[in-house]
Amino acid sequence: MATIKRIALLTSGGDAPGMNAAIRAVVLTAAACRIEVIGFEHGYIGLLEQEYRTLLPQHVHNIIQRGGTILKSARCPALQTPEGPKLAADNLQQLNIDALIVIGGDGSFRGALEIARYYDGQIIGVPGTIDNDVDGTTNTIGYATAIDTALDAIDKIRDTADAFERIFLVELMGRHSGYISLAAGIAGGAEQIICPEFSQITPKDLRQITTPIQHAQLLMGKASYIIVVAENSYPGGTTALAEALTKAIGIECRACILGHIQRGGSPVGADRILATKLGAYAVEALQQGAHLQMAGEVHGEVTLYPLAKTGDRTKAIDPYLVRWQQQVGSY
Ligand SMILES: Nc1ncnc2c1ncn2[C@@H]1O[C@H](COP(=O)(O)OP(=O)(O)OP(=O)(O)O)[C@@H](O)[C@H]1O
Ligand SMILES: O=P(O)(O)OC[C@H]1O[C@](O)(CO)[C@@H](O)[C@@H]1O
Repeated sequence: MATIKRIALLTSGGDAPGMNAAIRAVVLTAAACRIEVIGFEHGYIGLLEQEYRTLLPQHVHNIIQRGGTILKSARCPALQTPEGPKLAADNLQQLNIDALIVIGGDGSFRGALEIARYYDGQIIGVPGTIDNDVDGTTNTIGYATAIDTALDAIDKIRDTADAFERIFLVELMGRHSGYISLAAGIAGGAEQIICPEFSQITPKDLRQITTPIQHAQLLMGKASYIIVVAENSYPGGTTALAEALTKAIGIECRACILGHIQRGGSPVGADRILATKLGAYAVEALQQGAHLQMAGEVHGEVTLYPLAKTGDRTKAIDPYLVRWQQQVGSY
């Protein structure tokens, strides 16, 4: 059992609904174990600039339902400079921090690994990102809420698309991963889903998209038609794709870019529960000596996974749903 007296905590990268629930779980679990918690603000920026405060149970009261993160988040290019990681480690050491908990995505974990080269204490990650692109955990904190937010938007767009018998392209986030697009597209009954894991669409070959549209029109006549497009799927973006499709089929295609709406909002129950479980487990695992691990959940069980491997391979999106969507969903 490692003797941990002082833990530091930060949220980094894109904020995700449920980060506050994870902060709460860390603080309450640590308090129960008589461990002090220091919260760095604005991700790694706060760690480099020594912007921190003590977090007590009363500071995390009534935050479990709040989106965003009370610690704020940021992307921090300064950590990626040659001197950044050492300065971060020096600051942790100077404050007598025995262990650091980083809530973020695989980029944040890469940052943590850099700090670990100079830091004597323990480091553990908690996966918090809407993208669900972190290996070693079935779901990341924030993903379930992002699906529901995207789904709500798709349902609303369907209403107007249906009334006008229009074709809509709805762009969803995910950076280079199609998790949100596949899940929200399936749940929203999208006629087509375009995401990096399916196939590459090029301006020279739009037939993969236009053929199913023409087929649907033969079958159903004019009707609403929704294409969910993961961001970064087409050169020039989804608006450019809508314009190219309009030209190719002679029917106006409209683009709707959902954007950062997907990062906000009150976390759904599944995210609050996952965040509570992983935040608490991170503290317990540190006390048992865990270092350079991520606290994840696989098959409902908490698990540790090497931080260094979390971004190694692309976590595969559900092959069963991929096959169904490609063979049946766009029929
Ligand atoms: N190779 C690296 N070396 C040092 N720091 C890094 C490295 N990669 C990422 N970081 C740090 O982690 C921060 C967050 O990374 P990134 O922007 O990739 O987000 P993320 O944690 O993957 O979350 P999300 O993808 O949800 O936004 C970066 O701004 C940077 O400070
Ligand atoms: O808010 P920013 O820095 O533009 O980042 C947007 C990116 O962050 C995410 O929301 C979370 O990683 C991605 O889905 C998206 O590509």
